[in-house]
Amino acid sequence: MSESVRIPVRTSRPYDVVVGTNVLHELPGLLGDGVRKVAVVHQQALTATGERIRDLLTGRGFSAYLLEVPDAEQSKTAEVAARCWSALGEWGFTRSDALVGVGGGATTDLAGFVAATWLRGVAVVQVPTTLLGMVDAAVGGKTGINTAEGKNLVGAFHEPVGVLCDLAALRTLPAPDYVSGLAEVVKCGFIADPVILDLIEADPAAAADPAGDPAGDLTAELVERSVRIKAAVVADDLTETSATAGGGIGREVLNYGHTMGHAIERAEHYRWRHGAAVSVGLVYVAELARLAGRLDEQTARRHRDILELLGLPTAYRGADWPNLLAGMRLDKKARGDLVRFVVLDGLAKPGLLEGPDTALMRSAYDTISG
Ligand SMILES: NC(=O)c1ccc[n+]([C@@H]2O[C@H](COP(=O)([O-])OP(=O)(O)OC[C@H]3O[C@@H](n4cnc5c(N)ncnc54)[C@H](O)[C@@H]3O)[C@@H](O)[C@H]2O)c1
Ligand SMILES: O=C(O)C(=O)C[C@@H](O)[C@H](O)[C@H](O)COP(=O)(O)O
Ligand SMILES: [Zn+2]
Repeated sequence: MSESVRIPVRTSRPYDVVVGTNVLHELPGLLGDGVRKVAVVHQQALTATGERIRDLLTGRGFSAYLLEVPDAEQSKTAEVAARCWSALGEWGFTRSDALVGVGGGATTDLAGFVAATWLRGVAVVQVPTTLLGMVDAAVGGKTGINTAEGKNLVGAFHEPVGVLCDLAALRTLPAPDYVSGLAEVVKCGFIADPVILDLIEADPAAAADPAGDPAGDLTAELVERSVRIKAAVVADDLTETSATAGGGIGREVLNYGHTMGHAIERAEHYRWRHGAAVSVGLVYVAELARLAGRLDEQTARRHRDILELLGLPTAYRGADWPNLLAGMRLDKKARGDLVRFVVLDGLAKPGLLEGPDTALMRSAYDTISG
């Protein structure tokens, strides 16, 4: 990919998602005017990138600090957030200062949460370095941490002031982490942009491995298409209130596959990759919709087929049904005892399935665990 593209997110506080190769130099411009101090929150695997960013910012006159956090889900805890607050306090961060989140979705979720809560909200620019972070986590302002009871149960909506997706970062990303991100890309394909599915099916090897796509065109197109879907959805319903206010499915659509996905992550104590759990969750909810008479057999089957083509899991036998059901009841879409699912009534025709029979939910579970 030669030139960078800017995808606007048109919420009430609009910002851009910049997608390109070797674009880190665009970071100071995204931080905006008036920022003096910047904390670069990064995972250990991204130390070199964090240092490059610190040096870049220092060279432009900012006071930049490195704030290393644990890897992956281990960073999404109250203890790690508290350590970050202490560091910001020690460095004297005020409301005119900012954070930069550098890493996968776990780091950008944490950095966003710390930015949302420090002094009740300071600016954050997200620099996602995983496919999943670029196409999903860093965009849209959902921030949060996990608790023992469930996934992302504590958090805030806090939009970034900019998002910088440097596709060059994907070169060092381990293959399973890259493939994990494809689950969210496939999700976007089913809920809104079937061209994504066509592109993947036409060349699954190139889609699953950026090395099989030397010019990077397929990767760039998949990233751009997914970001555009997410940008449009969050611009319409940032705080995910549309569906309960009777105004259409809104942001809940982005939770397609996540009701079971999050229950699996919880049952696995967050040792499963998010995208892998969502992959099983997509197959589960497609089967649920088919059994409920909402989705045709061919489209349901397409979920399993495309995810398997990419090497993503489509079955899960790790936890028993009561454990998974308890996890699904904690989902944020639930209302009291009512478990609610995003389902499809056809390709790119999302809807809601509210309070299905436990027997039906169990039958869908049998199709992924049998
Ligand atoms: N806020 C949202 O809207 C949203 C959306 C989707 C997912 N999420 C969250 O995102 C998280 C998953 O994100 P993820 O899949 O990016 O996982 P992750 O953040 O755990 O990162 C995966 C691994 O990749 C490593 N890594 C990251 N970038 C690298 C690079 N360029 N080179 C080498 N290694 C690198 C990390 O150290 C980590 O071990 C979950 O917590 C999920 O809940 C949030
Ligand atoms: O941005 C959203 O909205 C999403 O639902 C995107 C999901 O891919 C993401 O995993 C999100 O963090 C899940 O949110 P949650 O509200 O179910 O915790
Ligand atoms: Zn997700």
